[in-house]
Amino acid sequence: MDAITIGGVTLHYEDSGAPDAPALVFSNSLGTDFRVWDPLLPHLPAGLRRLRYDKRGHGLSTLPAGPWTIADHAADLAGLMDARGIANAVICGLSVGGLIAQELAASRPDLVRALILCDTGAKIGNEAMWNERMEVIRAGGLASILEGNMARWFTAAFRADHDRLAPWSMMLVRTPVEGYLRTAEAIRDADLREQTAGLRLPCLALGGEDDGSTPPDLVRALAALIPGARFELIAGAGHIPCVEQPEALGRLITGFLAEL
Ligand SMILES: O=C(O)CC1=CCC(=O)O1
Repeated sequence: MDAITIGGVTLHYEDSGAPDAPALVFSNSLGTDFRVWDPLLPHLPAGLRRLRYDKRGHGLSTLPAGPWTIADHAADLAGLMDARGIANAVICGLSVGGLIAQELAASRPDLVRALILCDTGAKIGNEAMWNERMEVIRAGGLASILEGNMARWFTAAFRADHDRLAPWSMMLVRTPVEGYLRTAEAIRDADLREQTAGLRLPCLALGGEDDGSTPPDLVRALAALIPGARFELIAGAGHIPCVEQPEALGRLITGFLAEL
């Protein structure tokens, strides 16, 4: 179990594979920690260096004082990559992890060779929706959004299997409430559309066909901002295809990496 403190934030991470191998860096979604990528790992090509981490306020990372911005989250990732000696990497970002990846590509282009933007947008949701969700959580904790969130994260078929769903439900409700809320505020206040339209790098944008959080059209619109970006729809997945369709996601990532 590894951790590093950068700018007062202690980040829990896992860095595996040969130090000189091409690096794939993962940034995960709101209310999840880096175990969300576990089901995907067996479906990735061999010979990669893989960096996963728990963003601030999530998993085993610490909770610095708020407020936070997406730029703060991206600076955490930049600091972690610098400390691990990783540059020119492919960044795979899921949902808010996709916002962090876009921000990192704009602020530290030396760190980012290509982007895989999974179930995300250049702007996610709107002010009223995030304020309402935060009010509900302040009143009732994360358990109060559990059912609605699971319905956006996973298809009905996946949710019907209690034992398959349970670990991901537990991951959400055990997220530190303030870590969730401060990251939700950062998402609410982020509009990366203009900045992302200036990116010039290879990009694969992926959307789950039943994603209730960042629907396929939002991901298509994101792909349209970046010249040459390709959009692919993942069948039988909601917001978290790395859990629900890891094999299909792994195939798409493997194909994209082979083209670079
Ligand atoms: O919580 C959700 O609905 C999904 C989500 C939005 C941003 C993120 O990272 O996850």
